[in-house]
Amino acid sequence: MRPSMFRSVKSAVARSSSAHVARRGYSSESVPERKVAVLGAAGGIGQPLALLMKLNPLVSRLSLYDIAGTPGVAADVSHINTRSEVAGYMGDDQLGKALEGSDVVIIPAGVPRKPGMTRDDLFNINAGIVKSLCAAIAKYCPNAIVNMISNPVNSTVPIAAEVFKKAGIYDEKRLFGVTTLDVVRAKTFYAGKANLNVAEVNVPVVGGHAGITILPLFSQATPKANFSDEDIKALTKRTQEGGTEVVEAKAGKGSATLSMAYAGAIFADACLKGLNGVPDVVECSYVQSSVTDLPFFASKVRLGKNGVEEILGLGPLSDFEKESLETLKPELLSSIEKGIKFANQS
Ligand SMILES: NC(=O)C1=CN([C@@H]2O[C@H](COP(=O)(O)OP(=O)(O)OC[C@H]3O[C@@H](n4cnc5c(N)ncnc54)[C@H](O)[C@@H]3O)[C@@H](O)[C@H]2O)C=CC1
Ligand SMILES: O=C([O-])CC(=O)C(=O)O
Repeated sequence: MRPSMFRSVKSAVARSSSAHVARRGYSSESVPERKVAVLGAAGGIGQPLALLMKLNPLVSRLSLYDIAGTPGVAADVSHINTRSEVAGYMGDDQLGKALEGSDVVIIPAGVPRKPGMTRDDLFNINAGIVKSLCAAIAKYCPNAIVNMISNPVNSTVPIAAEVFKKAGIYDEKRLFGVTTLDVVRAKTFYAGKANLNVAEVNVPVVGGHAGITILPLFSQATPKANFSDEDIKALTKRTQEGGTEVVEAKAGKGSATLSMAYAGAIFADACLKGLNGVPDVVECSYVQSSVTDLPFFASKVRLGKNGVEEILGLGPLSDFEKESLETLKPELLSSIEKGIKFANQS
């Protein structure tokens, strides 16, 4: 667990009955009330993510929604002696209640890959799920910050944007594709290869969230390591194929769930900190962007009280990264266009 997150968790447990939490970035005044909803909360990602959000002292209400299985998950998680009150909601007619008043909505609803599939192969099922969940968000919590986990993220984020536009509530500052797992992997693989303390490692990852659209910027990684071009290429490929590595290891039982829950919890925590006015909260995320000529692109984003406060530029790229950026653009654009088309035709 990231050290600062671990401190948060320990402090939540220690002060379980109190909403007064003294943490870095806050004085000892009370932490604001924040409702977080998880849609798909009974799934492989949803359950550990519900656990991690229950451990987060910034959450006062945790709303767990799924089409099945949420009463059990909610009852289980609700016994943990931390700040938030937990409620479980199941089925379409409880979706409104699950969403009402949410500050952050995290969406890991949808089917995962099996070996041999690409993330785009999930489009046919997940696009419809995301579309209907986003229509409900527009209706019941139009001001919420949305963290999209459901794949293919390269398309589901543009779908969400179109649904929100149609409903007249689109605010590009509040819609995020969660690409934190790519950063988590890039840090782990880089630190492992360079024999560095992983807690001190930072690696920005830009582009999108599928195969070659995932572009880790190892030339900007800190601390610096002395890698050959071949090493960098191998690290890049491993990061791009990290999801497939897990899908193959799980051999038909789904894709990354535990590492994704960890990554999702880090990103949601960053959104909550931003909402609460903590300064200098920066994470990579896939957002509406003008950093390149593509309408959506992942890069470093500064989070604030309204969601995106600033989208940071790419910084200096190596020749390999420049080339990889040009190579990924057509695939990413086509996934974006596929999402936009789907949202507008059905
Ligand atoms: N952004 C990222 O980095 C990652 C994304 N993913 C994606 O996350 C998604 C979920 O993965 P898992 O949790 O492993 O799948 P899972 O199948 O274990 O869980 C999905 C859950 O969504 C629920 N669900 C289905 N339709 C729903 C609806 N209309 N409303 C609410 N809930 C609904 C299911 O009942 C199930 O509990 C997949 O699309 C997967 O590809 C997975 C790993 C990383
Ligand atoms: O690979 C998958 O299908 C799930 C995913 O997005 C990841 O693990 O990065």
